[in-house]
Amino acid sequence: MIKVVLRLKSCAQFTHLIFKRTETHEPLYLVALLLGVPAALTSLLVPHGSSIIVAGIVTFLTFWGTLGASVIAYRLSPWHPLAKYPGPLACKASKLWLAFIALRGKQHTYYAKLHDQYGDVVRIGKSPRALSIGRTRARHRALIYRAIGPNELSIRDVAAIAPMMGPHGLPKGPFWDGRVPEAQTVKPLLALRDKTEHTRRRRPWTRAFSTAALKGYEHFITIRSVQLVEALENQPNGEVDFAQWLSFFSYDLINDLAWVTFEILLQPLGLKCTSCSRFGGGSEMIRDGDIKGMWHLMEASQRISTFMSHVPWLGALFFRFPNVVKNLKAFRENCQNCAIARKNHGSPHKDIFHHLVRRGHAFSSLEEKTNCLMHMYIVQIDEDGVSDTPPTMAEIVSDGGLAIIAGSDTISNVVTNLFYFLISNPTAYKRLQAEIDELGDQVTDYAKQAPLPYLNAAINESLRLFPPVLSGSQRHTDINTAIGPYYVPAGTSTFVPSFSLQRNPRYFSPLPNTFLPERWLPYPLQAELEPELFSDHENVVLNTNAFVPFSVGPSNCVGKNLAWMEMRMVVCLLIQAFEVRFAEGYDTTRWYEDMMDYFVIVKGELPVVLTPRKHK
Ligand code: HEM
Repeated sequence: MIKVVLRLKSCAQFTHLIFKRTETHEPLYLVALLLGVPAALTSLLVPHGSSIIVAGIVTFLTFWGTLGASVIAYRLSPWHPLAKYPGPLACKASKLWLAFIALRGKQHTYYAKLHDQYGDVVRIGKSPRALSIGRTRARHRALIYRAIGPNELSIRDVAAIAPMMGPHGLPKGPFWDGRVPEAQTVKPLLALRDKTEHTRRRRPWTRAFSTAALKGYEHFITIRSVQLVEALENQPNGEVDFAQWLSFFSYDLINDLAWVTFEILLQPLGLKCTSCSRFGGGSEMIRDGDIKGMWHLMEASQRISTFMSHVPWLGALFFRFPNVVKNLKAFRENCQNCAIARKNHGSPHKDIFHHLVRRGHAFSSLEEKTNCLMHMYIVQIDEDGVSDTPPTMAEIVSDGGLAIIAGSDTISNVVTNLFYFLISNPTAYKRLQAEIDELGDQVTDYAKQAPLPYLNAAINESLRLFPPVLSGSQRHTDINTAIGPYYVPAGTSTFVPSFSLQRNPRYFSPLPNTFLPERWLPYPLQAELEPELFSDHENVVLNTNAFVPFSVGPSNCVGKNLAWMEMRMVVCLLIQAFEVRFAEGYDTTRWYEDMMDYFVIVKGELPVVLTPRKHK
């Protein structure tokens, strides 16, 4: 009997070796290894007098128990490649731990606590490495995940930023595989792990945010910002959930910019339609509210996506159960419909879609030949050697969905956070108001807004304290490498936790956790405004290299300049139009408690009272 049990244990340990070598999460292999092997072994116990049921129970429990213990023992052992890096036992043992923390939306504060406890580098968990097995299968759905135990590091050190994300940095990590269904062969730009493919797909995005293209978007930004102010002026008692209205604003605007639909043909430029007040972007939340529940869908879809990002193998399973990912699927379907509508209707304006579908001159001639973007295919080699392949409809749809998430939620978060801080800091509020008031009638002039020092400082400070991507963007190395001063073995994923980094006193002092726009102003102006804090210039630290809300390098935020235009415009108009204060009885600590990190921020309510200003 003892011999049989020992044999069971050996088989379990051998199975661990197979997992360690291949770490497959293909359902078929999983069934074979986790169910097939112990089922076959059950027969060993039966001759020793056990009934088949008892033999089965004993075999399965012994097998799984030994396998689990063997896996965990290895991950906690000094032989693990990341053994020298500290971290909590739960994280070292399994990535599931972090996945559950992520589900609660508190990754950012959890990482901050870990860094305070363990230092700049923390081993936080296991991250499977996607290993494609042959091009054809890889293009469809066969990804096999392989991992060498818990192998993810959070690095809160400015020295890691350039080697990880700079021009010669690392490709994206497996975090992105979990967010996108395996079956979805065309991933959005943000989730592309192949650097060459990323460069190819990024090109039209760069065009979409060129200086000329941005000029063309100004008009939409102004219209939506004015519409927001007008809508807020009409709210009874001026009591509103500011967070919700700013979400409506950013969602309507990015829809306008992403795919300006047919209706806009009827609108004279710069004017809204007097009969239906439609601006034409396909979303009218400022006017109608979130009647289609799109904002809700977008936020709900992020929660499960974040969970799956940490455990991509579970994500692959979840996508087989439509109910689990129904919000995610519904949101993607909506984006798909918008993209198809935009393609069919066309647009007289150069919206983001226009730039995404345009690939040099080849595209227009192809468009004449065929109506099906899916089947267009032509390859040109550009001067930098990367083939410029016209996009398929699937790529456009995928990137269109990305534009909506990346371009709406981020903006509304920065601006809502900014107002939260301003209302909490009356001095900063007055300083900003005074600066904006000086613009007078020219408040909608982009050229006048751009150089305003206090406005830029206040937005920077909001971006510093709550970067919209709170926990950074994961990278991965398949070779042994050095990330700044840290040796990182092959098969490790890494990221810089922006929230903790940007609140680190080594990089931002004094008062790194306090909203202090003056830290961004030049000396001696900052000392004149806040002598107690900034007179001792020697002790003031502002390390702009540690300020990475838009990330850095070839995968950084391509929409950064657009974001700045939007944020400046809507802040200027709102500050000029209203006095804003918290609603009676609002508990300001709720703002922190309600804020969730689901890769993008999901925020709570911000109830405020808006009083129209008489003397603007
Ligand atoms: C304050 C506003 C914004 C912030 C803080 C922000 C931040 C970020 C961050 C951190 C990334 C990830 C970069 C990386 O993986 O290294 C990103 C990517 C991206 N963002 Fe933004 N973003 C903002 C607004 C926008 C807007 C308005 C758009 C317009 C559609 C946009 C489009 C994108 C796109 C397309 C990517 C993927 C870039 C790539 O993978 O090459 N973002 N953004």
